[in-house]
Amino acid sequence: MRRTRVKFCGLTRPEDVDAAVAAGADALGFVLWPGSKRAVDEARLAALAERVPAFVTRVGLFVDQDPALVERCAAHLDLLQFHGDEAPAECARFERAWIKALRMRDGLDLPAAVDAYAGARALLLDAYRPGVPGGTGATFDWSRIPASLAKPVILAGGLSAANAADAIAAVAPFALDVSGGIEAAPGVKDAERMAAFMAAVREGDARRP
Ligand SMILES: O=C(O)c1ccccc1N[C@@H]1O[C@H](COP(=O)(O)O)[C@@H](O)[C@H]1O
Repeated sequence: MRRTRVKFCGLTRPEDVDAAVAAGADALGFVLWPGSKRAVDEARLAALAERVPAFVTRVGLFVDQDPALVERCAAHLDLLQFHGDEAPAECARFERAWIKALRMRDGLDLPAAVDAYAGARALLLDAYRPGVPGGTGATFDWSRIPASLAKPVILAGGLSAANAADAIAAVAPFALDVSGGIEAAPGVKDAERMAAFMAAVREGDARRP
């Protein structure tokens, strides 16, 4: 059986990091963009990242930010997630693996984006809402994702325990990325919702042919 990887994003509290690890998340995301309700500063990032055990990936999320900040944060991270309009060269300038988030606005040419972001370890596909870089809680039309793309796909946008299995059936992504769907309030994760999300992913995986 193929196992869909899971990233829980927007962690701000030590107890949520511990609960996410206990739930079985493969990756934990920390939002360094100050415009987010889930933003953490460098000191909090360092404290949270220190709690993460080996074999769980620490991901830093940035939105068109100062390279000097990214560089400093990278010391606490395994993977960089660029969620703004960063050009490929801007993503690749750090000595860290990186992924690029693409918001599924009308007319987005995914195969062309795969070529443009050739150095990315995966592409994260999220809903498009004008003026909001991400974390909207909105889904998008999953049928817009081609059946085969020359990059691993991380599906994001409005996921929760209620639709995770359907998302796996529809897209067969490499991974799912969820933030709002596992929260009790913005930036406050909920252990039961995290566990329910993981159970839904396992159910989706079990249903796969
Ligand atoms: O979470 C945020 O506040 C955020 C801010 C700016 C860019 C991205 C952000 N989060 C990412 O958005 C997607 C979808 O989130 P949701 O599940 O719909 O709430 C996810 O990749 C988050 O990592």
